Amino acid sequence: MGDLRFDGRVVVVTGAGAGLGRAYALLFGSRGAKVVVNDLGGGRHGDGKSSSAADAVVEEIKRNGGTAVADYNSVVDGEKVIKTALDNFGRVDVLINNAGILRDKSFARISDQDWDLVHAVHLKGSFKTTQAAFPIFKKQGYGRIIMTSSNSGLYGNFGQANYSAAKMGLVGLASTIAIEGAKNNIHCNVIVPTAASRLTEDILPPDLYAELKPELIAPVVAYLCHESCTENGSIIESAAGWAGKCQIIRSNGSLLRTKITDGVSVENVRDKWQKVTSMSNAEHLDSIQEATGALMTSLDSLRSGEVKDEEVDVYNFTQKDIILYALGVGASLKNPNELKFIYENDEDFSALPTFYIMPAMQAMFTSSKLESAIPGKTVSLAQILHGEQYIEFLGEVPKEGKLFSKNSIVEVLDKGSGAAIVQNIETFDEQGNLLIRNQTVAFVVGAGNFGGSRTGTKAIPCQSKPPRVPDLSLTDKTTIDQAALYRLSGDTNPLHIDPNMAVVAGFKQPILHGLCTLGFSIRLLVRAYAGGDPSFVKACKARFMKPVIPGQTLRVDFWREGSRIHFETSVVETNTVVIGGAYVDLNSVKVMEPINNSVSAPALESDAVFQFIIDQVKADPNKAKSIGGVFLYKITKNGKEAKQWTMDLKNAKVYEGAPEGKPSTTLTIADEDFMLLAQGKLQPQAAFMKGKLKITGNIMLAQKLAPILKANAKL
Ligand SMILES: CCCCCCC[C@@H](O)CC(=O)SCCNC(=O)CCNC(=O)[C@H](O)C(C)(C)COP(=O)(O)OP(=O)(O)OC[C@H]1O[C@@H](n2cnc3c(N)ncnc32)[C@H](O)[C@@H]1OP(=O)(O)O
Repeated sequence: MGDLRFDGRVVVVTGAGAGLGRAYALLFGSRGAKVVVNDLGGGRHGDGKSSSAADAVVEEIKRNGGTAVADYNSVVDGEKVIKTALDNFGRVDVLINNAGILRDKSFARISDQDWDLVHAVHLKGSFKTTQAAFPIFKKQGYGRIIMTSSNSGLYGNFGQANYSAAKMGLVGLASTIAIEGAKNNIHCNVIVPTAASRLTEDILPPDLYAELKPELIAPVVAYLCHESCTENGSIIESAAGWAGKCQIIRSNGSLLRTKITDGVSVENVRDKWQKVTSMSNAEHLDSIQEATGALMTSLDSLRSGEVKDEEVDVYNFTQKDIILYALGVGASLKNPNELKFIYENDEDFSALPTFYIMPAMQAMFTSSKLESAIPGKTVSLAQILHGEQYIEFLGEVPKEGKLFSKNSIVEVLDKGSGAAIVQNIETFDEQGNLLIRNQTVAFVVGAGNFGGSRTGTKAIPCQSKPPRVPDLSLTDKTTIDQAALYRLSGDTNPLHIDPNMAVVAGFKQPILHGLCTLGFSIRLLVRAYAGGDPSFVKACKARFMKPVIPGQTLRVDFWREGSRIHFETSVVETNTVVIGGAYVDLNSVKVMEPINNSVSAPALESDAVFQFIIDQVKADPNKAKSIGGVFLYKITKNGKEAKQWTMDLKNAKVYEGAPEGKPSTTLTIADEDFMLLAQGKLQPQAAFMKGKLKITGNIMLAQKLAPILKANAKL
């Protein structure tokens, strides 16, 4: 791509005698433009007048081989400034409104004169020059205009009320000119510079001042004014060799009434205030039409009576959110089959099922319903512990985009030591299909004894674990930074990171999010019982029994009952159950399928023995691989061989029939024992311990395999 030139273009730069204006004029002059160097030659307070500043810049441009003329008019006489361009060069293509003065005073001390002068130069001056140039631009079907605003205008600045107001006025002026000029190829953009100039030399710290060279901003302005640049109506901030775009954003807001016939009371506003001001789903709107369009949509839903007391919370997410969540619940490259949760280009890239609790959490956090849920009490976040969670999938969930959630409190129970608030959250896609049902029980410590009922009907019940030793146990360690990482997925409750807040809530130190512990547990469950495929999960329920401290080791015990997997999570260091009454319902159980799907799946659905062994292989393929070997698994009936499978530990494969070649090891079990195993009346590990599950052949392999079986048997 070639250099960006301005040959044949006439550029007017106001206030070009020094600072930014001079840098613009010199740059345009060096790029082939004919430049009108406007400068009244006044001081920075708008006092005095001299022609030397503009003349010096014109001389400099000419010395460098460029073309320029000086103009000494005040920008308030904008038509005279533009006339200079027409008289000398016969046209005008680019107008840079840069001239400005300061009359800084604290608001209480601003005089009418301070106000009027600043407005006259910045706002009226930019209006007058643009007013003169605009018809010419229109006629020639080309024009580029720059308005100069300031961070003082965008954010306010002590002592600059007059200047801030004028500078923000220029943003409005530019926005409308951009709309009106667009069809004639007239672009109008705003530059928000922070530069070392006459205006700022004794205002900015010296080390910053030294880096704020106008020459570092001039190329940004020049690019905005080039014919190849399509930017229009934008606010571009630039300083110190950096540039960025600024936009005004609007919160998702909240309807303040539920029926079109209702009025709005001050209390309605108070009750919705958190939602009104929540910026979590804030968006930039491109036009006034878009802004009024959004209002019309709100009105339509009021008219059609679609708005119940439920507010709709929009959860906007990308693949990055899915990955951040997975890392927050311990997904790791340590487990090669978890790459799909943390790498967006993996062909099976997926979200862990518990990720889809996040929209519900956001809906609850942005709603103010919980605060006033207990009669006569105000609930504060510091009192809330996550009590229980349920999630159920009703449709295929997206991997990025928007999800819409409605939450409602369905029951408030008086548990004595606290109050249990049951909330249902329904999550929909953009087409309005119900995809996810969540239910959260928030346990509000110390908020009991309010005279409410202890038992209710709305909470989805927990389920007791089967009365036998677990079928499988998997462990994983949380890190000391687990909560610090997990909270980035949206639950920024300080209880999990701020030691002082933890003390206020009655804990010695910050505790882990209940949902983080749940995420760990379900991740392990998906690995062991769903072949790593999260879409197998239909529903999940769990109760948080005791807190977990980041850094503790979690052990998850599993019991399979058909397609329901009961589980219980404990902290290994303290041997304390932290999640109980929990289960996952799977669409089907994938545990019986070969790990490597290059081998066809045997129909082993009821084969408990196989499940046990495959669980071992699947739970830790690396360990299985390190044991190595190919072994045969035989079922005997009346002392004769009845069925056989091959387990290829080296390649982590399981398939029906005998292996090719000689197996290194053979496991044998009698049919009657196998039946007991299949019915769950004899535990696989117990069978091994009692010698009913025999290992012959390669004793070395058997010896290596035995500790895995035994280790599990001990738990
Ligand atoms: C806005 C969003 C909403 C949700 C936001 C969540 C925000 C997050 O940032 C917060 C968190 O993640 S907190 C961390 C995770 N949670 C925990 O650590 C809580 C662990 N549980 C406990 O400490 C106790 O069970 C405890 C303290 C909860 C209860 O213990 P006790 O007071 O000793 O109660 P107990 O005597 O055992 O039982 C009394 C009655 O309460 C019921 N109950 C007990 N634990 C419950 C629980 N976890 N959930 C729901 N109900 C529970 C009991 O069943 C009993 O009732 P009943 O007699 O009728 O059976």
